[in-house]
This record gives sequence, C-alpha cells and structure tokens, in this order.
Amino acid sequence: MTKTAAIIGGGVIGGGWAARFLLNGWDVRVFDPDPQAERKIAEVLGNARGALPMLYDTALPEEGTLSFHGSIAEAVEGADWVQESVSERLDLKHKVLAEIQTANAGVLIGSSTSGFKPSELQEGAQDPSTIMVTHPFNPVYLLPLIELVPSEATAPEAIARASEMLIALGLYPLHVRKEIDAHIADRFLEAVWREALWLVKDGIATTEEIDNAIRYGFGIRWAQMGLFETYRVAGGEAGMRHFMAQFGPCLKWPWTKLMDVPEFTDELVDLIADQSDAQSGHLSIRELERKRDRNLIAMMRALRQQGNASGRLINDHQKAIRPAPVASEDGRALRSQRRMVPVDWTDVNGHMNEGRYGQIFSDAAEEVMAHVGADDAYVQAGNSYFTVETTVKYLAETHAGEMVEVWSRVTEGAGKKLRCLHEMRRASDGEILATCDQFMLHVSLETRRTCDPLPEVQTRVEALAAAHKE
Ligand SMILES: NC(=O)C1=CN([C@@H]2O[C@H](COP(=O)(O)OP(=O)(O)OC[C@H]3O[C@@H](n4cnc5c(N)ncnc54)[C@H](O)[C@@H]3O)[C@@H](O)[C@H]2O)C=CC1
Ligand SMILES: C[N+](C)(C)CC(=O)CC(=O)[O-]
Repeated sequence: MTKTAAIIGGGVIGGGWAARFLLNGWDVRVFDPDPQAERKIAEVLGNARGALPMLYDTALPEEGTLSFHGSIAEAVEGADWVQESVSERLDLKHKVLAEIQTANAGVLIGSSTSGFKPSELQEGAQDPSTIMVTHPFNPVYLLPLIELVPSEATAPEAIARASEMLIALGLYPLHVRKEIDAHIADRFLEAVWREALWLVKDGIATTEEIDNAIRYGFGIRWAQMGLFETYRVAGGEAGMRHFMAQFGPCLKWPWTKLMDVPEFTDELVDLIADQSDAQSGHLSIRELERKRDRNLIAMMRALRQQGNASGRLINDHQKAIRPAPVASEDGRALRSQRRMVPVDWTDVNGHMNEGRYGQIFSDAAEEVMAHVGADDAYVQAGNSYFTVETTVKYLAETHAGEMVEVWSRVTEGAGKKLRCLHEMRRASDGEILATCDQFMLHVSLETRRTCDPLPEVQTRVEALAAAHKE
C-alpha cells in the first residue's frame, strides 16, 4: 500500500523532503501558510525530477501524489510519517508539534532542526516517545545523510521504524547516540564557516578563493573518505599515530579562531554579500541548484563505480528497488531497462555518447541473462555468456534527463547460442532511438571455452526464444 508523508513547512528543506518522498513512491501532503509554497515546491520538485533518477541505473518507483492542505490537522490525517520543517524557532516548533499530535496521535515525527536537541523539542509534548530529530542536508533529494537523533524519551521502536523508513528512501541514517546542540555535521560546518568569515573579514581571502581552497582540495577528499581515514593515509606508513604526533601540536598554535565569531556588522555582511554577488550573481538560485545537482550526480556516480561512500549506498538502494523485467503485452519482448540518461553520459555533441549505448545494451543483456537463470550466483558458480558480436544502429539523438526503455527479444536460443535484439525507446513517446543485435556464446569460466548452458538455463532460453518468435 502507498505510504503517506506529511510535510509541515514547505521551504527549502520541506520542499527537498517532499521530493525525496514523492520520487520514492510516497504520497505527500503539505501544509505551509506561505502563499508561495506551492510554486516553490513545484520548482524544487522540477529540479529533483531531473536529478535523483540520474543516480540510478534503474527507474525509481512510480511517483506518489502531492497535495496541499489548509491546516496542519488536515495535512497529517492518515500520515505514516510527519516531517516537521518549519522555521528554526523553538516556540514555533513546540506549537506545530502539539498540533500534529492532537490531530494524529501516535504518528512518528521527525524534525529537520539543524540545532535543537530532541529533548528540547519534546518539552511539553503530549507524547515525547514519537518525536526525534531527522536532520537532512541540502539538497535533501540527493544527499543521503540524515542525522537521526533521539532523546532518552524517544521510544526504541520509533527509532527502529524511522531508521528502516529512511533506508528504504535511499538515505543514510547516522545514529547520533548522545544528543547535542547542532548534532554532529553542523558543528563542523559552523567551525569551517567561522574560520571562513574571519578570513574574508581580515582581507586574507575572497569568498571565491575560499571556495577554491575547498573544491580543489580537501572538499573532494572528504567526499570519499571523510576526515579521519584521510588523515590516517596522510600519516604515511606509520599511519594515524604518526599523523597525530606530527600535526597535533599545531592545534595549540594560534592558527584558528574557532571559538570567536566575527561581529555581523553591516560592513561585514556587505563585504561577503558583494563578493558572493561578484562570484555567482550571474546565475539565479535555481540555475545554481541545477549546476550543484549535476556536479553531485557526476561525483556520486563515480563513487558508485568504486562502490565506496555515497556510491555504495546508491548501489545497495538500487538492488532493493530494481524491478524484475516486465514482459510486453503480446509476450514477445522483455523490458530489460528503464532508466534516465544521466548527465555524465553525454559528450561534446550534447547527446548520449556512443560508448554509453554499449553500456545500456550490456546492462539489458545482463537482465535477460538473469531472467533465464544466468544470474550472479550462476556466474559465480563458473558459467556465463560472453558477447562475441554486436551491431548497434543509432537512429535518433538521446539526451541527458530523458527516460529510456530497452525492450529485448531473444531471436536465437539454441545450445551455446544466445542472440538478442534490443530496441532502446524514449519512454515518453515510444520512438526507437537505437537498436542492438547482440550475439552471445555460453562459456565455462573455468576453461574459458564455450560449452552448453546448464539444463535449467537452456530450458528457459529456449522457452523465451519460442515466445519471442516473430
Ligand atoms: N536550509 C538549510 O540548509 C537547512 C535547514 N534545516 C532545518 O530545516 C528547517 C526549515 O529550514 P528551511 O527550509 O531552510 O527554512 P525556510 O525558511 O526555507 O522554510 C521554512 C518554512 O516554514 C514555513 N512555516 C512557518 N511557520 C509555519 C507553520 N506554523 N506551519 C507550517 N509551516 C510554517 C514557512 O512559511 C517556510 O516556508 C529548520 O529547522 C532548519 O534548521 C536543516 C538542514 C539544512
Ligand atoms: C546552515 N544549516 C545549519 C542550516 C545547514 C544544515 O543544517 C545542513 C546543511 O545542509 O548544510
């Protein structure tokens, strides 16, 4: 049954949550008194629709239904989960949480708060046991980290259910075992921000130079190994102990101003805002968001290839959501691929590069193989199919952001031979974009020579070839 999330507060973060839930097949009910909320969420959702599906090599679940409501009580009706994302004011959060619990007693509530502890949110609550912090990172529809912070009053069962739900949404719940102001990650972000403000105020660096210091160096490093693993490597063969001995004393040198916050005078605000305008003012916020999203997608897809960090999470999530191939209505083809063309698949001509057609048809062939029983376990046991010939015809241009489907027919399936005709179509209008005639031979991975498939695979290949006959 379709699950329902209520989003209370549909600003930057509420909009991102709405997109994450909707694109994972949940229905979403929103309450936000801002008359612009509907427009803003539509814009965030537009960006998210063109971004999140690109992380995967398979289609996401069917998008849920979005609705807007005139009150908190109406929005949370029947909800399985409520995500509170109103402005960062404790009195407002208390009022909103009370209204939610009055209207839907027992519903699980996550708060997006960046700074408040769950015990602060629970003060005066009718039922503290269902309240916790689920602190996301912007853009919520792409970044997987959620700091899941309970207090002692949060029920263990509520935490377990929240964790399960977040994983099913492709998120990474980082369990913060001891509540603290600003949780874990925002404490780093604030420390770095404070230093950066001083560097600008003291005329050491501009906003752009500081961004360059991050994006050309440690920012890329952090995205794949974080802080401690990076420093372990930096310690050389002697590892972390050597690193600490060498650089630990520097922390006592007057390098940092971590505890001091520069005065937010009009002069400092103007200085930073003017430099930021000079740096990025030629792009609208939505354009900047799209640029950010495309960069994030390209980096996270690269990490997928290595099976590390956020890339590993996406690989795991994809395994959980990947649908089995669907037979066409007449039973004469299998839908072996349905996916969005990602940004990193295009070339200088602004369309999908020919090498990527090889990738998608190869993925399609693997689905066909899995369908006939030549799946991962079969391959690990020492049998497989090798491609010996392909003929690809490029019939129309394919662009990043387009949903495409591959329909595969087994045109020959006798003995060692397996031949497929794959047709790649644009999902929106069914136009055939490319075809691939692919000839494979069954091999023993031990001898590396051709051999007959195991009988159960042979039977299924023959059955499919008979069903797909013209
Ligand atoms: N912006 C960011 O980078 C991040 C923000 N957060 C947290 O998310 C929460 C929301 O922040 P943003 O989305 O950035 O703020 P925002 O200002 O973009 O959105 C807040 C929304 O709450 C709505 N609102 C105000 N009173 C309301 C009420 N009584 N009922 C329903 N909606 C109401 C406002 O109309 C506004 O649309 C805060 O707790 C913040 O700390 C968490 C992670 C990152
Ligand atoms: C600025 N902020 C404290 C609201 C930021 C966050 O909470 C997380 C983020 O997305 O950087």
